[in-house]
Amino acid sequence: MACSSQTSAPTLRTVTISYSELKDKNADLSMKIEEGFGPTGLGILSITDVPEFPTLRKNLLNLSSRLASLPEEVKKELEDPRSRYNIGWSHGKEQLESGKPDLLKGSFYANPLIDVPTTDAYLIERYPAKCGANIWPQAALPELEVAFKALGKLIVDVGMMVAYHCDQYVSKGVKMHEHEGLEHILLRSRCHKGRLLYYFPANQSDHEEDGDSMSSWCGWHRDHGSLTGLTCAMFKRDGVEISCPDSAAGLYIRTRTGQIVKAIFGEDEIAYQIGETTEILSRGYLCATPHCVRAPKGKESAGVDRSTSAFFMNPDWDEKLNFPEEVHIHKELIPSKGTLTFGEYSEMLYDKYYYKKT
Ligand SMILES: O=C(O)CCC(=O)C(=O)O
Ligand SMILES: [Fe+2]
Repeated sequence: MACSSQTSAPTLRTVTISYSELKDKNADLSMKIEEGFGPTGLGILSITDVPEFPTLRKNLLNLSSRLASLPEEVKKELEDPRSRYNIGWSHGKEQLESGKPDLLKGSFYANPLIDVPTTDAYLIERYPAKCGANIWPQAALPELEVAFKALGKLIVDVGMMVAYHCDQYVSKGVKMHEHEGLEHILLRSRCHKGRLLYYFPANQSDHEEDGDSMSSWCGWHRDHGSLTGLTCAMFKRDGVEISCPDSAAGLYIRTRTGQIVKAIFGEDEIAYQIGETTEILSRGYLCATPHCVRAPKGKESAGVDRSTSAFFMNPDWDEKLNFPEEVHIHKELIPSKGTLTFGEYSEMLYDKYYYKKT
């Protein structure tokens, strides 16, 4: 079946920018930035022709199933409850929209640039997810650290270039000090976070239970940081890469006007998505959109797994966020006068939307 009849959502290609255009600081990319990230955009755009990216992507995504199939006691050693499982291995610790534990995917989180962001015990206690040290499977899967850091560094470096052009676009409408721009905020941050995702092969009974849900693999959410670098997912059956048997499966996005679309981008492209913090700080010039992942359905899809990775670029925990007078999201958390650090702000968000500290 070519185009799916199971969903009425249209499929849209992301806006693309080539790496050579992106590298050029004199290029005026505001039209494309606006088309992708502006108020009527999908909150996502993708960068083509990034040297080395296709190999580094494959190197990392190929390790996700190997990590997920390590013995339980080995994975347990990679867990970090103190960070609410935001460092190391996480499986069944987050909740699905139904309130049930999310057993559909396993995630591995690490800071791709800094293994030990700080040794200050007070800070680690205060912001465990941001300040805690990385945990690598050094004995069980030593390749993971190498592949994760190599891809993460590239995605963050290219993300800085995207951020530069975002600032050029926003500065046309809003007066902002240079040091308050997205690029500078990200350059001085010590808390970027990568996530390698492995979606376990769904079996037939899961499909039936999921019914027609669009968010059957990953629930609706907006990324809360600044800018997320996302790889195109890789599908496998019995360890062999295949193209996804269900064209309705994949990443869905809800636009500002409430339209739901399936977003696609090429496997050799790095996609970037705007997070909520950027939406707030840019006064809405750059927009974060809710997104979710739909699992493949049907007989053909039994035994098919999905691997991907997301690199969340965030402000530093110490970054004082200069919120505008008028904000339309998370109003109740943001003081009308004065500032919050990103660390304080995100702990409040975790408490509100995710799981309470125990
Ligand atoms: O699996 C995906 O393609 C998206 C994952 C995602 O949106 C996230 O981790 O924030
Ligand atoms: Fe996301």
